[in-house]
Amino acid sequence: MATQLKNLSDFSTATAIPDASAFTFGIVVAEWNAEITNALYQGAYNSLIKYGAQEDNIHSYPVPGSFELTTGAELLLKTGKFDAVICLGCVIQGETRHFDFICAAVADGVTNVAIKYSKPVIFGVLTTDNQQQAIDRAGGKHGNKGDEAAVTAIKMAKLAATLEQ
Ligand SMILES: Nc1c(NC[C@H](O)[C@H](O)[C@H](O)CO)[nH]c(=O)[nH]c1=O
Ligand SMILES: CC(=O)[C@@H](O)COP(=O)(O)O
Repeated sequence: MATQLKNLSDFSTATAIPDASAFTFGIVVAEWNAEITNALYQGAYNSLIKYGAQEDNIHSYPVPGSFELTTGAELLLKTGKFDAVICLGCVIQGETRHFDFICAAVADGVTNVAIKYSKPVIFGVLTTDNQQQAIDRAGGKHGNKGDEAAVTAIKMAKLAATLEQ
């Protein structure tokens, strides 16, 4: 379903959202397009708190760009201190094919880190044609992808904890 057909912040039809109080979250935030990624971060942080996460269990780290999100996730999970890592970024198409390489590298990279550590790494990265599409998905008319990333992190952390028992 395309984002334009759903709201990224509407969980009314989704499965129940578990209590997040027992989990520790890392959030890695790309500094490129900071006005967008800061909005994504705010959405993610507020959603984690809304669903029970403790402030002291949310740890956030900036990285220069979305390409560095993979390394950020690796460095966090290597510590063994996190139940899930949320990666937030915004990649906007420019004049060249650089967009394609970054998007593919980050998607593949965070997937591989999640598998390596058997821990949820959430792809909270906007990959848009233009600035307006990003604004619409960072607290605009289509909701906030940070909200979606946070709820996904909670659900996956719960799943991992349940299966590890
Ligand atoms: N153009 C965008 C970038 N580019 C920077 C890369 O992510 C990376 O930091 C650089 O290539 C050095 O390794 N990053 C974004 O997050 N968004 C963009 O639109
Ligand atoms: C995604 C990018 O790296 C891109 O915004 C950079 O712009 P350009 O492709 O015009 O160099």
